[in-house]
Amino acid sequence: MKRMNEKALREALKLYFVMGSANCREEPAEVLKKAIAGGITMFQFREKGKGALTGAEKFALAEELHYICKKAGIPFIVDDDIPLALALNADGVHIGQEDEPIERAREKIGDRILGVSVHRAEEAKAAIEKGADYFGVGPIFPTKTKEDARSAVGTGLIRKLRSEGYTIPMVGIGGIQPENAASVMEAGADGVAVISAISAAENVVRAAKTLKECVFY
Ligand SMILES: Nc1nc(C(F)(F)F)ncc1COP(=O)(O)OP(=O)(O)O
Ligand SMILES: [Mg+2]
Repeated sequence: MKRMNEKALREALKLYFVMGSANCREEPAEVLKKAIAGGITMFQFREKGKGALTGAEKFALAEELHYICKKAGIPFIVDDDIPLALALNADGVHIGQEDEPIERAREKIGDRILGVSVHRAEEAKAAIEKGADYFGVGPIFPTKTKEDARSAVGTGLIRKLRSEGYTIPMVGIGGIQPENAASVMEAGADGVAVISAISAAENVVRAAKTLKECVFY
């Protein structure tokens, strides 16, 4: 698999939907189809938190959501679980600072997309040297979705990384809603990553569409 070129990755990161079964009010497959209809540009399967599926059930859901993304031509990323990503031949993985070391992850996934969480500027240089393709920077705003989230960093960290000359594709994550999404883009992000703003919405299609308007301006 060829590494996705940077321009295509920046485009794909515009509206990055992150979801697991615990984040949904209805069947995850239905939520994903609606989010795609609303214009998401990339998807991350993040099966975590209370009641998260494991084993064969987790694999079956991942397979179902991967198929939906493939049919729609949307990149499918797996959070944390590299063996699952390889078993599905996913388009990439996302890892945090406490997950598998970045260089190990890069060795295992070859040219697939490798996203890395960045909470502090000090983490940025090493992440790039070890093979990151994009940064998930956050949490930008306070979030209830990620139970062990660190304190919110605001849009200042994205601005700081850009001012220090980092040009790597970056997406902000954490508490992003239509009201604050534009500020994340103005700080220099290539896109926004959201969980509950889409997955927990009354009208998933409309929620995705509204956020999409905030990131294309
Ligand atoms: N899953 C994520 N996705 C992104 C994205 F790039 F999509 F913005 N950024 C950050 C995270 C957080 O990743 P991590 O630190 O491993 O915590 P968790 O495994 O609980 O998600
Ligand atoms: Mg993780």
